[in-house]
Amino acid sequence: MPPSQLVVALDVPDPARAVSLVERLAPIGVIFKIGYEAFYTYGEAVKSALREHEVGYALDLKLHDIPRTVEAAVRAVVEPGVRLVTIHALGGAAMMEAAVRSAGERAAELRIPIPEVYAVTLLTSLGNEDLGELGLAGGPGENAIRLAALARDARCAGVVCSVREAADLKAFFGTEFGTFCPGIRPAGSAHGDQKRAATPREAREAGVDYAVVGRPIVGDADPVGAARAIIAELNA
Ligand SMILES: O=C(O)c1cc(=O)[nH]c(=O)n1[C@@H]1O[C@H](COP(=O)(O)O)[C@@H](O)[C@H]1O
Repeated sequence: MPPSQLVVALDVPDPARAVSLVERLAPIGVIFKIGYEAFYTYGEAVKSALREHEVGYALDLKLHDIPRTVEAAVRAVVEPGVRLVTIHALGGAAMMEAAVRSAGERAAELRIPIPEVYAVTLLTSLGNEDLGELGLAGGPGENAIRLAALARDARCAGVVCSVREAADLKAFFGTEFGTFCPGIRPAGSAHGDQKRAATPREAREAGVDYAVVGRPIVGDADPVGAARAIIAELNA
């Protein structure tokens, strides 16, 4: 089983800080994630730094709308360097199919590798206690499997889920079906708003493909040291 790829979430308010994180962390083999904060505040600046360092990135816009709108949005955001795009599984089968089709068509037009489309199952900030009030029966595991089945049938490359569901998803859908897992916290670090957190070691044991980490790295005074320690645990 190959080690998980560390994905650093560039969730910082300042473009200079984001660019500096790219410069310092790209050489140690991480890839990056551009989320709402970076994309809407200084998307072009950080994308250009990522292109300069020839490092791929996940574009985490969690698209969720009617199929035609999501199809057009995927078309608009696919460009060289985008390795993975996130959508919400709760947008439904037709929306996910439209996203996957659009990513393939746009990549072919641009003659670039097709970005993987990953569907968010249940946000890692949701705990058991939140599911009932959302009208969802069962626990996170059952819901993740149900949504992942829809995503797999829509030909998504994998799903965004917590480490806690990843091993079961791999057992159910096969190792080729990808897992992109945020909510990763080295032992002793603050969980903040992440209710389904897990350690890098647990991520490795579950065989996750992408281990997504933001604050424990970008909020550390020594982001390179923090990232290296997480990579060591993912590779152990
Ligand atoms: O799609 C995501 O990336 C995502 C899904 C999810 O269920 N939970 C989750 O935390 N994320 C993102 O993963 C990152 C986690 O950051 P930290 O909690 O700071 O490590 C943030 O950018 C979140 O937006």
